[in-house]
Amino acid sequence: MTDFAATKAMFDLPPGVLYLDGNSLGPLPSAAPGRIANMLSDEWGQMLITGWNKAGWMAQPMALGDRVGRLIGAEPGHVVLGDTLSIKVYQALAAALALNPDRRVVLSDSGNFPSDLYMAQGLLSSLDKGQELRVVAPEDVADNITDDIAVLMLTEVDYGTGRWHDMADLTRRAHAAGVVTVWDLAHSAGAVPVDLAGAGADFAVGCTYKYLNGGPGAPAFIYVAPRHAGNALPALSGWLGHDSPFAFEQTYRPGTGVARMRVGTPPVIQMTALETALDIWDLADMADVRARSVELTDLFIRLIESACPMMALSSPRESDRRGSQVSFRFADGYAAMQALIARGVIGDFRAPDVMRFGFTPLYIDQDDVQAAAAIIIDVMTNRLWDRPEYRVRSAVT
Ligand SMILES: Cc1ncc(COP(=O)(O)O)c(C=O)c1O
Ligand SMILES: Nc1c(O)cccc1C(=O)C[C@H](N)C(=O)O
Repeated sequence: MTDFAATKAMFDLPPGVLYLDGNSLGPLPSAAPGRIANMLSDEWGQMLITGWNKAGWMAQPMALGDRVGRLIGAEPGHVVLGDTLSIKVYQALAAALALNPDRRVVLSDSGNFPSDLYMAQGLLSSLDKGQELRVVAPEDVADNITDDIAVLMLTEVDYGTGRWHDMADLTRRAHAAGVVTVWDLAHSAGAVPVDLAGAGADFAVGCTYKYLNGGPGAPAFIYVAPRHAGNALPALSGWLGHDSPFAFEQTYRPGTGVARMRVGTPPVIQMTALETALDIWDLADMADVRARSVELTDLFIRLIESACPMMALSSPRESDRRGSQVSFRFADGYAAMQALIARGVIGDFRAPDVMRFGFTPLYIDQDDVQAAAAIIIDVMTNRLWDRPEYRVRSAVT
C-alpha cells in the first residue's frame, strides 16, 4: 500500500499554497537541490568530461527510461529519455508513417495538444507526399479508423478536458485496420495506469515535468514496441542514436532498439532532478495512485458543483473516462484563476474559458481538496475575481 503521507513529505511546497497544477508542472522533490548540488560539485566539478563514463551520464537516458517505463507498462529496454516532447512526437510519427508507406492519412482528434498537431503538419508538409492530417472529434475517433489511415496519433488523456481514450480498444481497432498507433502520454504518465505492452501500442511519447515531477525543461521519453525496435527509423538521426557514436563515421547507422531514438547530448543536470522524483515514484503503486486520484477528483467535483452553478463541468463525470484533472468552463475563467492564485490555490486557465485543476495523490490529499474547494467557492460566489488586475494577461497561462 502506498504511504501517501510519506510521499507528500518528500516534496517542498511553499507554505499556504494548495497546488492543483501538477498536471502542468510538478513541484520540487525535497531531495533535488542537494542531489543537484552534489552532481555539480562532485561530478561536473571534479570529474569534468570523465563524468560521461565515471558518473554514468551517457547511460542515464536508457536507465531512467526503464524507471519511467515501469509506470507506463513498457517492456524493459524499450523507453529512452531525451529532447522535448514535441521532438519525440515528430520522431514517433515519422517512424510510424515509414512503417505504413502506402497510406496517406494521419488521424488525430480535436482534443489533442496543439503542438502534436503542429508537429504533424510540419512533418507532413516536409515529406511532401500528399499526406493529410485528419482531425475528428474525440468521440468520433473509433468510427474514423478506416483502411486509408496510416497512423492514429492521439493524446491518451485530453489536456483540456481530462477525457481519457481507451488505449487498448482503439489500438485493437487500429491494428485490425492495418493502422500504426502513436500515443502521447503527457497527461497519463503518473496520472493513470498505462499498459503499453498489454495494449499492444506501437509508439508512445510523453514528458517528465508534469505528473512525474522532473522539473521545468525535464526531458521527454519515447517508447518503441519491441516488434518495431529493429526497423523503426528515428527521422532525426543524431549522432547519439548512431550505432557507434564514437567511431565518428561519415554515414548514419541506427543504433540498437529504442537507443536509436536518441538525438544529441542528454540534459544531465535535468536528469539528476528527475532521478530524485523517480525515487519518490519508486515508493508508489500506480493502482493506489489511481484509486486516490478518483477519490480526490470525485470529491472536488461534488464540492464545486454543490456551490458553484456558474462553473460548468467540462471533464467527463464518470471517473473511468477521466484522467487525473478536473476542468470547468467559466466565461471569466482567466480572472477567476488569477484570483484563486492570489489566494494560494494554483490551477491554470486554458483558452477560451477553461479553469483546469490537477490532482496528484503523491502530495495532494483530501484535506487539501476541501481547503481548495472552500477558497474556490468563496471566490466564485462572492465574485472576488471581478477586479481589473485579475484581467491582465500574462504571456504564460
Ligand atoms: C499532450 C502534449 N503534447 C505535447 C506537449 C508539448 O511538450 P514540449 O513543450 O515538452 O515539447 C505538451 C505540453 O506542453 C502536451 O501536454
Ligand atoms: N511545457 C510548458 C511550458 O514550457 C510552459 C507552460 C506550460 C507548459 C505545459 O506543459 C502546458 C501543458 N502541456 C498543458 O497541458 O497545458
